[in-house]
Amino acid sequence: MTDVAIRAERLVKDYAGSGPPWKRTAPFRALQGVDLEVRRGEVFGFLGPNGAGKSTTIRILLDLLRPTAGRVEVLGRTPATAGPSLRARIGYLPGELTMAGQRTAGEELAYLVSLRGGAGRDAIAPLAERFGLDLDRPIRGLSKGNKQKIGVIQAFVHAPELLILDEPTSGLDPLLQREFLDLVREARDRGATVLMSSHVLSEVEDVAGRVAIIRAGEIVDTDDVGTLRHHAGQQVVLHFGDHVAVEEFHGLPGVEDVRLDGGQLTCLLRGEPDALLKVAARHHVRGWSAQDRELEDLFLDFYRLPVDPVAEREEVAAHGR
Ligand SMILES: Nc1ncnc2c1ncn2[C@@H]1O[C@H](COP(=O)(O)OP(=O)(O)OP(=O)(O)O)[C@@H](O)[C@H]1O
Repeated sequence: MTDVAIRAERLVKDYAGSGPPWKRTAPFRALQGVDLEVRRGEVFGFLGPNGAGKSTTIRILLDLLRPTAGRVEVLGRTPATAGPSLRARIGYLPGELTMAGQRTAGEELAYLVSLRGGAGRDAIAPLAERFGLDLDRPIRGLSKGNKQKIGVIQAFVHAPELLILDEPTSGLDPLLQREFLDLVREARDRGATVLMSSHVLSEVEDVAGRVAIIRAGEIVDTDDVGTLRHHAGQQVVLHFGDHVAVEEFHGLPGVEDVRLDGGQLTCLLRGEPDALLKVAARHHVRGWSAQDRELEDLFLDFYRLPVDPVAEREEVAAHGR
């Protein structure tokens, strides 16, 4: 058995334009060669801003969409040919749930479980209890959060080998988010693999071992959370009692984003402070502080690089891809 649960290689997905001729959307390349490798037994965070391509990638993994180019392997099988036997080993929570409104929550869960041959039927009630979901209520009147509980329960109920969860915490209040993360940890502890997408790092930070960051259809970074934290660096502030020129601090190794305001210098430090401190020590240093940056700040660095989706759409249209 291979130790890789999910492997995607050079995935490309083009969406054709849609709609009537007078308001037809242009063709669009949503994935531009995505590589992803999720190891068996790990919790893997799939992070990116809205529209980055997370759902498109996930839907390809489940063969709900076919890629324009590239290869996918899930639990050692090719989703496009493996059929229901592969689906039965996966718990999938879609980003957008569609459920029949006339059923009760309990009937819907029983129905979803029956589609997979009934595995996990007995776990419905305890999970509903844990998430405070009333199984007798019709879906029609349920809030977004209650519908999301149904989605979470149906994904976990049959204790699958692999969980693929698209924005799982959306709509859940903080208490239920915590309950959900406990469920993820329990799945990991019994050896399951979890891929979960989010646009907020803090949602996956505590459970994920590794994360991949996708932006505009490209993976821009894959790393373990500990390394990411290290890369996040420190925000350094130095107060000088004499005149300093900002240029003295430009180009120092590991020092970025240098700003001088009066006698106060701020910068981002990644790595050793040696070079920075040696330049600072030529002056009268009245005070200093160095604060670890939040991982969220690093994450935002990746987001900040401007992307113009309209220009990209036009380019795809122009090249007829
Ligand atoms: N059927 C479609 N036709 C055309 N474009 C699409 C289609 N589905 C998605 N897109 C576009 O592809 C890009 C990627 O969408 P996708 O839903 O995969 O992103 P995402 O990262 O999951 O974002 P979100 O968090 O908003 O769901 C977006 O720009 C989206 O508008």
